[in-house]
Amino acid sequence: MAPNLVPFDGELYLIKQFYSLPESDRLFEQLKSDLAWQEEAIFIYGRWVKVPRLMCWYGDSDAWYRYSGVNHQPMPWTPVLQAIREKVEQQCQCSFNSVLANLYRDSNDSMGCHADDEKELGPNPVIASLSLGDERLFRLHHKKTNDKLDIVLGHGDLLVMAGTLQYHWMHSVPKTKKLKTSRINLTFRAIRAA
Ligand SMILES: O=C(O)CCC(=O)C(=O)O
Ligand SMILES: [Fe+2]
Repeated sequence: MAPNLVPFDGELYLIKQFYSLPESDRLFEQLKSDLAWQEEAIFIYGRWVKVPRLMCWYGDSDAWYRYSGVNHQPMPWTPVLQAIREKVEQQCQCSFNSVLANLYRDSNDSMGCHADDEKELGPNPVIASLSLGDERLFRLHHKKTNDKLDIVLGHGDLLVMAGTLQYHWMHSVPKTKKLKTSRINLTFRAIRAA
């Protein structure tokens, strides 16, 4: 059993090499070419701004989800996503009805600071996050104490967020000055009717 990486107020587990190197290579190439990657825009401060990464949303047909201020209908599971879902569910001993896929094209792509605390996820959600491709920093900071924690997410690693983590901590994938090639991240979630 992996140790809890946060000192308090939540649970965070890292399973390095959840997929072996050859499996991770194969999954990365398949997901990169097969998924319907889209450029999204969000409306902030009176104008539309491009989200600095590509995204898409897959899941059971009733697993609608609101992100970037827009409601998204899931696309149906592809065979590869379904296979990953089953392995992740077995690891986490819980079920997921949807997955948000993010493609960070290079070091300029990023994810701003947020908590996955939407109502549809319920209290204390388990969110399982698979990383493939180039490694990137995953940065956490505590909403009250300002404690910080940086975790490197590498090719084939699975990060599991659980307990009260989303309630107390925010997370981001910051831009970096280091040269980066592309990275895919899949976050498996259980959405319920809001
Ligand atoms: O790319 C990552 O590792 C984080 C993704 C994330 O936080 C999210 O999709 O909510
Ligand atoms: Fe997140």
